[in-house]
Amino acid sequence: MLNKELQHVLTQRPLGLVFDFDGTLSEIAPTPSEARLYAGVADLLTDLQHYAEVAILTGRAVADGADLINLKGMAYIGTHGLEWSEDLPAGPEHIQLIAEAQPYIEPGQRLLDLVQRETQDDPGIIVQRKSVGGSIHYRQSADPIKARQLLFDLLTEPARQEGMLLGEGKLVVEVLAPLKVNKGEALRRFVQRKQLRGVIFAGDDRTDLYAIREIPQLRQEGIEGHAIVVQHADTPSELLERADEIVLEVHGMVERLKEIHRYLATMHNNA
Ligand SMILES: O=P(O)(O)OC[C@H]1O[C@H](O[C@H]2O[C@H](CO)[C@@H](O)[C@H](O)[C@H]2O)[C@H](O)[C@@H](O)[C@@H]1O
Repeated sequence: MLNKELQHVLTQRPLGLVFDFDGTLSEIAPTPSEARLYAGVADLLTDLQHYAEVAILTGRAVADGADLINLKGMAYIGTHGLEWSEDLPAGPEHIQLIAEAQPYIEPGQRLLDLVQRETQDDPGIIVQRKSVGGSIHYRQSADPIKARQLLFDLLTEPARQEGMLLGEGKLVVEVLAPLKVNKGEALRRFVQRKQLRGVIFAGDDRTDLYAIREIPQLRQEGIEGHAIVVQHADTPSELLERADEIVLEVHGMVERLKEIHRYLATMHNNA
């Protein structure tokens, strides 16, 4: 059953539905390339586009996320808000990197080159390159605590010299551009671009906190918003504290998505 607040947001037009991918619409997988949309989600996302502007807002590169999701019509916002596409899967020429990010392409590459060189004998470390920076995964490492420390020891000083930032997600170290653009700013830009009157965001990881924090700010500006947090065993407590609603694991999110879809379809049929 959808609560009254969520129902109210769903009556706004234009309405935006914005979803994180890993851990929200896809179970966390052993390696990034093994992640898949949860069963039934592709059909739901396709049909939800009849009622709302639908976007994926992910830490992955757009091309990577769009390849895994493979649905047309939606917006894909990748690399934590630095890359945009509203015409995928149609080819990489449709992916736009925001202008502020351009100067950080090469510094990011140099840092990932360094990691690749220094960890080439460790099959437990996966380097995932993005248009700017990238992710270094240590989920497959025999000793994840040691691997994390090794990565920070290796990268902290070079990142400082390159003027780049280090961040963290689930068993991953992120090499990031030092920009104000994050998932919160990206959510705001999506709302503005589509002139939304209501927006729902769902996410599960610490980078999603930026978007979750943006919801009350948008509300103050007259845009109705609702933040759904997908709770896993490792969900940071700050996300849970700031959620308008908590769902359990990806299957809980998918059940909520089905209810949202039913509600919007019924409203549409009764209009
Ligand atoms: O914002 P997101 O879409 O949640 O992206 C955050 C990172 O997600 C991916 O890594 C995570 O999911 C992998 C697959 O389930 C998992 O193997 C890994 O341990 C997780 O950290 C993605 O690969 C990264 O690029 C994203 O930054």
